[in-house]
Amino acid sequence: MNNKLNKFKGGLKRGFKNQDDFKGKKGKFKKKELYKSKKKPWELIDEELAELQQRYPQIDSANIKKFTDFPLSGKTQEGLKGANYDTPTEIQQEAIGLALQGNDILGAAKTGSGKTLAFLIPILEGLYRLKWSQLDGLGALIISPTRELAYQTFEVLKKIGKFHDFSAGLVIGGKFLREERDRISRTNIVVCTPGRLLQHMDETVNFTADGLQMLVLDEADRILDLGFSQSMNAIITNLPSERQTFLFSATQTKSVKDLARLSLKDPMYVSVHENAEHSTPSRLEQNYIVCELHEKLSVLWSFLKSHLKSKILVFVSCCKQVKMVFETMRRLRPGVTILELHGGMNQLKRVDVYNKFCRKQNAVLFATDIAARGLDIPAVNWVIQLDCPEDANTYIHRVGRTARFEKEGESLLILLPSEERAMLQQLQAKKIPVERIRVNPKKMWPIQQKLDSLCASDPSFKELVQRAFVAYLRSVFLMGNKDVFDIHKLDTDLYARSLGLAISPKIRFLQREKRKNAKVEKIISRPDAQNVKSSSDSEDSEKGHSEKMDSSESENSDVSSSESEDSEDSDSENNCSHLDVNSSENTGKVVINKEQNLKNESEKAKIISDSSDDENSDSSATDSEAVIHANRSAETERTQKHMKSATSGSSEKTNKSKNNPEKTFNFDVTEDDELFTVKRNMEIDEEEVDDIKLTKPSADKKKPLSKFATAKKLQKKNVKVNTKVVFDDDGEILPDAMKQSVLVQAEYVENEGGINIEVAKRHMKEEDKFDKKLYRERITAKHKQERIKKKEKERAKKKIADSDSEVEAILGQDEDMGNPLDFIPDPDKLYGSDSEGSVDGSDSSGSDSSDDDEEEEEDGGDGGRMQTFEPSVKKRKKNPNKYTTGHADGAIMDTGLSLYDDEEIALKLLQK
Ligand SMILES: Nc1ncnc2c1ncn2[C@@H]1O[C@H](COP(=O)(O)OP(=O)(O)OP(=O)(O)O)[C@@H](O)[C@H]1O
Repeated sequence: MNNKLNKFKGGLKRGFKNQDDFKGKKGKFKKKELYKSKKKPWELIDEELAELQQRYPQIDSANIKKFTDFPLSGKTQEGLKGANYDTPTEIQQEAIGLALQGNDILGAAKTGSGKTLAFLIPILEGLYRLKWSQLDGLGALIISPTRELAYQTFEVLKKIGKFHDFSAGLVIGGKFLREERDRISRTNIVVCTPGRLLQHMDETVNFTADGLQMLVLDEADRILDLGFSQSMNAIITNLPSERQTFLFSATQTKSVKDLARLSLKDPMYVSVHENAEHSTPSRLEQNYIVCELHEKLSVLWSFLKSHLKSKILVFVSCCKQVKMVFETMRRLRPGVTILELHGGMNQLKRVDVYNKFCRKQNAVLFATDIAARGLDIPAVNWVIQLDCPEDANTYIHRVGRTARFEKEGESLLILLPSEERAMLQQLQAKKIPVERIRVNPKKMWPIQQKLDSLCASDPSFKELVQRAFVAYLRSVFLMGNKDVFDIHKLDTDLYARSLGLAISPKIRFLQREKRKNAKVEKIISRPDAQNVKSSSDSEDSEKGHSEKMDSSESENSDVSSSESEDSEDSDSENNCSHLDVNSSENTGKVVINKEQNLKNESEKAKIISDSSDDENSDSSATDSEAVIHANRSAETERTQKHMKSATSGSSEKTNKSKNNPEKTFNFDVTEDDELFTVKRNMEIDEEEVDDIKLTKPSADKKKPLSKFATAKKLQKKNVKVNTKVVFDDDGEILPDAMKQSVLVQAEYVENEGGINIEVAKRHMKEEDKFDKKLYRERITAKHKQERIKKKEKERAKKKIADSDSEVEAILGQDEDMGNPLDFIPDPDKLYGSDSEGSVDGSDSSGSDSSDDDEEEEEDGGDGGRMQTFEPSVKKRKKNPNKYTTGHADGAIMDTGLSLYDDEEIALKLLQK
């Protein structure tokens, strides 16, 4: 059968249009029919095209039951068949025919209703009709908001277009740019994300879109919104205006401005579900619960634990939040595969995660809105929206990841009490049926303690949580719809606690915003008559500002969230990183609710301190902030001038200003004067003091001198810098070689017209001589010093030796009577070490008690006079030479007798 099919395919390639043409009565293929055609291939193609085109005007969507009812080429038919696409969906029925007829299309249909084929089929057919080849370059462009969606579309294109001869390419960020460069100019159908396409348009030399025939914007409303506006405007300018354009989305744009940007020509608006009861798939069961912010994680955990056999997709607001929730759940080990997907991941990992989640039967994927649009992940049972979606459209796309193409699915939206009312209104307006369900408290799994211990035991985890905490709050803060997203209604402290953080991280953007609001309030409250009008004006303008702020915040939020979706540029991730830098500081505590209740007076008092900071406010301030700042800069400047004039004068003046702050600062002073003063003293004084420091002797207000200016000044005053005076031990100044060098250099400087080699040589020689002399002197002085030291040491040694013998003598004699044997030479001098043995063997005893004891032990000596002269063994050991003496000739005399005997002999000799 396969062989036959292959032959049949061959037949198709030769231009035959219908499989049945080649079958006999029994349904078998007729080989003869199949191979008998003698026509050239291009002739067959021409014939086929002519016939197809002939049928285009007669396309009636009502008559289309199967794909084969469309006038489609054999190759496309075969591709569709191979991919098991038999019956077109509603949007396909409607849109394909109109597209084949050459219309621009604005296609809208529910999620999972098959919009992808609705534009891919016309693309294949359009290029086939034009006999597009590789040499013709780019013929069709499909732009997707995310890499994953582009990848998925490319996969479908490969499936249904595999019998065509076109070249197709996936051009998305994070892939090999050089490889793409080599191929993109030869690619007929490019599926891409806006950023990467623009990069090629800018950088790839031979890539041109001049021949483009068809442009598709998948998720068109997203592609055309602010997040991509810059890239898209640039891309559109590079495209030929003569082309066919298709815009598809479940939440289609009808903005005339958008359509004008794309220069659509009489576009056909195809919205197949416009009159449907609901804008979400009918088989989707949608629920919501209301829970406090600090309960969210445990609700999620409890849900996962009770749905371990499901495939669940969990949406959160930003990538830091994904990382945190993923890491938390991973560490808690719910017993199911857990995955994460966000723009901060590299492309390979993203594709890997996407494929893994597609393959898995039971798994949980935590993702940002990069997974919200277009992704066709099979068999997702649940979509959980842990963080409230930006708007109803985002909700539709998120829940659309389940209940796709006639399948069933469920969704759960987790709302905070502050979000409930406004969000439900939005959903209702969009015909989205959601039903409230309640969490059974008995089924809740508390995780607080685990989180506490995780944060306490792992600093990196704690940091992750801190970052996520701030990132989440920032995402709420940046959301445009303040009815839904009111950060001031959140108990951030409790939320921090619930995440396991002992202290709430600092929320800088909130503090900045508060300062700004306070500043605006301060300006409005200025009472002076001249400013009555301007005050009211400024009030108006403030309203304008706040409106502007709201709108631009909303823009920002769009950008932020959209960029967070944009996997391609992953700027959102950068956004997150920005705020993380801020967020990493976790000291301080912000209790929003309390702050909200601050009295006006105290806020006013704070204004003074904050107004100075405003100028230096974060460089990452948004445009809206800049606008506000610019608009009220005149007022601010004036206020600051007042402040400076109040502080720049004498202290008396400062006191005055304190006494009459109304006059000085143009503030309404209420009964709460004390608080006002204290606050100012506490918070503005720093700046005031700075001002005073700078301005007190206002005439002396000087600029800090630059290094160059300082050097010049010193030179003028003839101060020699970098001179070193070296003193010797006696306090004498030592000549310094450096001095000589400096002098020499000075001569060089004086010698105009460059360096004179001869003079230089001479100076070098002189310097060399000087160095040598200096060296010799130092060495001589050093040697002298050493000699002196040595002598001193010897002298000291001698002294000790003398004193030693003295001590021995004294200790050995009777204190009352002098030593009767003084004439006897010192035995130390008489006996050397050699005499030791004899001494040991004699009846000697120590001279001092201790020594006596020792010797008694050793020898059991008999005491007696002789003891006195006998140095202890120790002493002998210490001074072995003391017991040796010599004759004039230097020979050592040793009688071999004891000292006593020697004495006897000596006396006898003397008597003689
Ligand atoms: N004619 C068809 N026959 C059978 N299955 C189809 C047909 N058309 C589309 N599908 C399947 O329906 C699913 C959804 O299709 P697709 O992704 O094109 O929907 P979509 O409308 O683009 O959704 P989204 O709005 O979420 O982007 C896919 O799995 C696709 O294979």
